[in-house]
Amino acid sequence: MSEETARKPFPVSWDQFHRDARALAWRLNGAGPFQALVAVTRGGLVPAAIVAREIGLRVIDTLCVASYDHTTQGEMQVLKGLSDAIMKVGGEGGKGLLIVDDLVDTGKTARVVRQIAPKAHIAAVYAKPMGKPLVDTFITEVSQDTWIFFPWDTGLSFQPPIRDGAA
Ligand SMILES: O=P(O)(O)OC[C@H]1O[C@H](OP(=O)(O)OP(=O)(O)O)[C@H](O)[C@@H]1O
Ligand SMILES: Nc1nc2[nH]cnc2c(=O)[nH]1
Ligand SMILES: [Mg+2]
Repeated sequence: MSEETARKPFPVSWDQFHRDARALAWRLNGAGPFQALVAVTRGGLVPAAIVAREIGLRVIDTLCVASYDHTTQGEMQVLKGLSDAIMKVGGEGGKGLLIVDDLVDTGKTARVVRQIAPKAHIAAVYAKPMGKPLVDTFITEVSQDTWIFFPWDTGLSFQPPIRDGAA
């Protein structure tokens, strides 16, 4: 689902995102043990920092993938895989790894992540129905036709009054 075809905008503030990422950390705290954390860049970097702080993980790597050019999904590219060092820490199939992303939409990214580390625990803060079965843990489900606007992609702007046709 791209921003153009998604009918429902779902803007998330920094406060809300911090609360939701903390809720994810609460849930993950009992799901380990995890030896290391992996952030799926770039969106996963922000929740990964919050989760790492909350559950006390200090060994952190990135899995760098790109598929959306702003809002249109294209070919999936793995720009950087997991390091040998993190795979050693994570064990066979990455079973000691906690992999964090901001959201799962179609599940295309999570599927690639799963191929790289089949036994890892994959977590996302937000999930849409198509992607939900591909993650082990998530916090908030939104409908497939929702587009989530993250605080790092948005800014404060004037809102026209409702009676003048504001959405
Ligand atoms: O379930 P999917 O349909 O694969 O979509 C989810 C992915 O899309 C976004 O990343 P994006 O590829 O836009 O890159 P970014 O994290 O660098 O913004 C988001 O951060 C997820 O990683
Ligand atoms: N910001 C943002 N990126 C996405 N990538 C895939 N789905 C989404 C979404 O709903 N919001
Ligand atoms: Mg991403």
